[in-house]
Amino acid sequence: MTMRLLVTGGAGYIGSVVARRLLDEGHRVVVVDDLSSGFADAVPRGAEFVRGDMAAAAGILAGPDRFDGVVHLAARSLIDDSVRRPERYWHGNTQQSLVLLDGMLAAGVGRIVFSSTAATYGQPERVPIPEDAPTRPTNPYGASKLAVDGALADYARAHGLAAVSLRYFNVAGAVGRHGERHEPETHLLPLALAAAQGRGPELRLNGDDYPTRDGTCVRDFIHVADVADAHLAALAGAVSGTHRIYNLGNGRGFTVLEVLEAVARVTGRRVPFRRAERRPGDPATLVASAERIHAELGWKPGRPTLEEMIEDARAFHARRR
Ligand SMILES: NC(=O)c1ccc[n+]([C@@H]2O[C@H](COP(=O)([O-])OP(=O)(O)OC[C@H]3O[C@@H](n4cnc5c(N)ncnc54)[C@H](O)[C@@H]3O)[C@@H](O)[C@H]2O)c1
Ligand SMILES: O=c1ccn([C@@H]2O[C@H](COP(=O)(O)OP(=O)(O)O[C@H]3O[C@H](CO)[C@H](O)[C@H](O)[C@H]3O)[C@@H](O)[C@H]2O)c(=O)[nH]1
Repeated sequence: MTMRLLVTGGAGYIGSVVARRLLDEGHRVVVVDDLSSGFADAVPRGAEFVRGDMAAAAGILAGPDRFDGVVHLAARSLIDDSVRRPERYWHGNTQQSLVLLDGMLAAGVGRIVFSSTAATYGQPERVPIPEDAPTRPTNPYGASKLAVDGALADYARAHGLAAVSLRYFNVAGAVGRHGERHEPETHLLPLALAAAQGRGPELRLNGDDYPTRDGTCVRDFIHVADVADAHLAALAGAVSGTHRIYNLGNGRGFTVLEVLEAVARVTGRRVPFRRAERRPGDPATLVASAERIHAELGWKPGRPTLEEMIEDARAFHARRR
């Protein structure tokens, strides 16, 4: 079934890949993005683009075109910044999401897929992390997202929304001309790639005294194309009156040093790095159990290797130069 969908944050990294995938499936897509961290030229061809925030999005939903659903990726997501300026996250993520939800209710739009995050769990008691694990975020970013998950559960129950929160773990890789362009970049993989290729400074290794196999943090990386597939499954599988939470990961963790080795294997160049202090708020190990989305929606990752994610990110940067 062809749907008309509103995609918030579709000028950003993951949103542009998701919007591209939705268009390729034949859906009609309107992207709303305020360009606070995205780029107008990242919006996929074929999507209508409106520059604005969630009030603008609510205005579009109230307009003459009827929408079948919303894919809500717009957010601020810098963890350090969230500790320094929590108000930007409580307003920018939580309050803005409430404005969008109220716009959906007013317009009678009953389906939403929301970008939640592994950061809602905080330091896990055990890994892999299932969706019913305790949620104790270690930073305001995670807290601001967890609050939206809570609102979705309440709105779904009270107003019959079909709502899904996808809790991405560490998203990586690229699809064609859509890839990671954060400014400033804070994520490990693009920084490691830039360091290996001499495009960026040597990597700062954030702590080597964690209780892990080599002392560096362990993360679960998921290809952005697999994240896009999960959005299709979530849109199709969302049930009215229900809020479901699904983790998106590969269920396998890599240490930061193992990531640097993989980057060296793919690029043929070692990643220059220096050992430094821990980064505040970093949990030692985050690995997903993605059993639930597999069991309920049939999703499983199709591109599980770190090498493929690194290769696709490398190709994305090569075509931009
Ligand atoms: N990158 C990851 O590994 C990761 C992991 C877990 C969750 N997430 C979540 O996925 C989503 C997308 O992340 P990304 O890495 O693509 O980030 P991004 O910064 O590239 O994209 C976010 C987009 O949202 C827009 N935006 C932000 N606030 C807005 C607002 N109030 N109104 C309109 N537009 C707004 C930005 O301009 C940007 O284009 C975010 O919700 C993020 O929290 C990302
Ligand atoms: O220059 C760097 C960058 C990162 N790291 C380390 O690499 C690991 C991964 O860090 P990222 O910043 O790439 O990603 P995070 O694990 O912090 O990801 C978190 O932030 C993301 C938002 O950007 C998502 O929300 C995700 O779910 C959440 O866990 C961490 O141990 C980090 O300290 C370094 O050592 N040096």
